[in-house]
Amino acid sequence: MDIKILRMGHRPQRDQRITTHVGLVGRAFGANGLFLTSSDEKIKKSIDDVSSRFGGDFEVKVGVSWRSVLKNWSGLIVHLTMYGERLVDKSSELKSIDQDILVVVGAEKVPGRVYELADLNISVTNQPHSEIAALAVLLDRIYDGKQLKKHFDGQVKVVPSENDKKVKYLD
Ligand SMILES: C[S@@+](CC[C@H](N)C(=O)[O-])C[C@H]1O[C@@H](n2cnc3c(N)ncnc32)[C@H](O)[C@@H]1O
Repeated sequence: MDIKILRMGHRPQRDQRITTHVGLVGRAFGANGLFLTSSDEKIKKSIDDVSSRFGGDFEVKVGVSWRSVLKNWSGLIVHLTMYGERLVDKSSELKSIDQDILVVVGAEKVPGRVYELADLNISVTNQPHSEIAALAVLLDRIYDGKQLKKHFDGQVKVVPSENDKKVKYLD
């Protein structure tokens, strides 16, 4: 199952760090790609740099049209919004999905059309918070925690340690 993220409304002056973290959290929590509606190459470079050292197959595409990504997506579309149906009520449905999933997250106001094109509009609580937190919790629910053991075949490997920083550099 492929899970990709569509990040909408990125403002290059304001959202650099948050959008980078949307990609990094998506990658670490089991997604395998990010579509970014802005042409911000710096975001792609930062995330690609992490992938090239730590491994995995996370692909970043910038400058995409959200309409065409949504229209051409052949799996399920899950839009994260504080106005959506509660994640707690949809968890078992999400766990049993066996098709590719596109997760849509916004920055500024998301166009109403996205709510219509999404198969599911999901809220992680109905309180306003962050696309990074909402994405992490959603991925955790979809994978039921299994993504936390995902293997990344990178050159840099952190060795879990009780009280030290251990890193292996592979050839
Ligand atoms: C700054 S927030 C904007 C909040 C916006 N009013 C909304 O529709 O959720 C940016 C993004 O964070 C995500 N987000 C914020 N709070 C959320 C929540 N409680 N549940 C799910 N997603 C949330 C949404 O993807 C939203 O587009």
